[in-house]
Amino acid sequence: MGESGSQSHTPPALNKFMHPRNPYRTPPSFKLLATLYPNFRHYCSYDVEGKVRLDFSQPRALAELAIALMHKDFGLMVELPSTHLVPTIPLRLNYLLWLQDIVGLWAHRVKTEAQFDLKEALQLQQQQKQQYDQEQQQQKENCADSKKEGEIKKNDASHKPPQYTSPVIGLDIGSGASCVYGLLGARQCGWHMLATDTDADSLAAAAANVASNNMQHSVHVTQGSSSSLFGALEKADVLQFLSKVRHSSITVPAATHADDEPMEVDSDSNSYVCDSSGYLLDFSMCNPPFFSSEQDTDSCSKNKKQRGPPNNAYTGTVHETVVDGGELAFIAKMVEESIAYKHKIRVFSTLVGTAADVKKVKQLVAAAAPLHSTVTEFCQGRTMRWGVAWSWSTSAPLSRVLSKKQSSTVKPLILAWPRASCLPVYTVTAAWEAITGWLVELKLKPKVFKSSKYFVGAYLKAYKATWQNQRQRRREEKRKNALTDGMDSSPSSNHTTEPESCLSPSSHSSSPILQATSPSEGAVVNAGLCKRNLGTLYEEGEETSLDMTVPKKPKLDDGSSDEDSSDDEESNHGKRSQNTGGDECHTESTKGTSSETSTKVKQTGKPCLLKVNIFVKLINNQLIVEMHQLGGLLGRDGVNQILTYFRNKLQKR
Ligand SMILES: C[S@@+](CC[C@H](N)C(=O)[O-])C[C@H]1O[C@@H](n2cnc3c(N)ncnc32)[C@H](O)[C@@H]1O
Repeated sequence: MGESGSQSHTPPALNKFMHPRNPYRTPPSFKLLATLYPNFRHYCSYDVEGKVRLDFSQPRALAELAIALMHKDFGLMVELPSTHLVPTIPLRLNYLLWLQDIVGLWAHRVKTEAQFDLKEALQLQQQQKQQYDQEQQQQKENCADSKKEGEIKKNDASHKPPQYTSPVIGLDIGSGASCVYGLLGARQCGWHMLATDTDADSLAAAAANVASNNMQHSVHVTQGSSSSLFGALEKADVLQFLSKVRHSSITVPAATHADDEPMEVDSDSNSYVCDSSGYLLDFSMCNPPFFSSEQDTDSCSKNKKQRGPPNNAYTGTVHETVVDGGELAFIAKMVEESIAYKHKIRVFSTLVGTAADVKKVKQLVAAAAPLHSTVTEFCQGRTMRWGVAWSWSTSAPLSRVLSKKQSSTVKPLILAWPRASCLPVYTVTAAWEAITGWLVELKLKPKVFKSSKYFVGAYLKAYKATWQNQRQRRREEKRKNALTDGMDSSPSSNHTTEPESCLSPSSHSSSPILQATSPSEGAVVNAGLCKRNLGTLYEEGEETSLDMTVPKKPKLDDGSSDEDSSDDEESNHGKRSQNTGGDECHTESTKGTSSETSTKVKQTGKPCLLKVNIFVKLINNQLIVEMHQLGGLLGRDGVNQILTYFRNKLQKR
């Protein structure tokens, strides 16, 4: 895919539509990268304001940026020949994270006890610089492989990918020299990846990148074929790789597929390559060559110029970027071939580079008549791409994965942290510590996924609305204490002097679960009745009335999509009910969905009430707490309630 976006210090317009788990929603610090990576620094300069700027017009600058990000954020060491296509890491992550949402529809994650706290994150940052210096030194010395393995293991420890109860295996058609999807898919998402390419140089570079990270056990690079995009699946080395991956959890394919038609099973050992439903692979992905001729590449550069700066250097060889008939012909071939592989690959997907092609791809997919299909948008910087997925499996209800446009257009709720709030110091770290303390009181455990001096990003899930009915909870607590102390609770003790959140919906609702299944309508509390001097709550760009309407028809599916998820912040954000699904290019099959849903809720008895990202930022010396609703039965009201709880806490400080 041609790259026209760029990272800069000011988040460009489309960044807010990036995948909610994409760490690059907050642009990387070029200053930090320049400190850590001398080769990157080489392409940096200071602007008049003293900010570090990267020279995007140089292909090598783009390569050094990708190398630095792959190393710093994922512990991956890659070589990127600047003659070849240089991947824009944030954009590539958007595609992978969307696929992760999709895989979450059927693959089950192993719950881990792994914790990632702020201190650890800060220590890690310091270690990274030392680590990088060592690596540079060792690279120079052309050190032995065994030593390199040791280093990568160190990195592995800091990048804990999610684990699945059975292996998730994907195919990347056209790995490119970077093998970016293979490496990130394995490192970040915990998948096993097959990566094909037809270009000899790209294949060699991709294999070298896998080997230098000692990841051959999870990423297999193999020669693709120009006559068949999925033909690699018949190759002996590929079957051997699949067999090895499944070795620890060998499942003899059933005579009949769990959800599809019968599949032929070989009698040799290579037949132990399928999952329990008979699929060889969970998904396929592809960033197709996109131009139909070399002239197109020129016109692309011209168009970019018309769009104005930053004008990125054009990277990529003709073989990588040009194909007869352009991306549409490539994708048409893929869709057609997918029909023959519908029992071997659960979900097929591709990136689409131009808006004009999206409609045509939808038509192509619809003509193939899959059971499910979906379209999503990937946004980064000034770049917009699309993802299209289709499947014949009943276990892949793709429209449940929320389109990013849908999930991201919801504005965050924001609390401006007052200066007179008795924080020991008015910093992001101090504010986050205070918030963590309040959340601990509420028995909620946020998962920090990004932290620096100027920013903390955390993910929070709640299955109980512990922030509601606070006064009542305290009274009960007091009463209990009084009883255990042998004292009778006096009537006056019922009138606690502690201030109460005037926005608490306690008086309007019973237990949160009951509220979810049997909501009382029209329970609205007007924030205007309890204006405070401390802390301002507002939506991004506008004032909001803090109405606390109880959701009228909570969608159980929202909650059920969580029940099988791990505690990890990355689990299943994207799943939604069919009503909230992404743009479909083929009508979603509705069979069995509601019963599936209710079973899931019944199994655990605890649908998720709230899923949010919390960002603490320092903007123009103002501390800001931003809450982005990602899901949960309480919807936006739940977010409102938590933020109000914070505000009430601030008043007491
Ligand atoms: C646009 S590049 C994508 C590279 C990389 N995945 C990325 O996102 O940066 C497309 C890649 O597809 C490869 N390719 C073209 N035809 C192919 C085929 N039939 N099978 C496998 N790969 C192919 C090209 O060599 C090229 O590396």
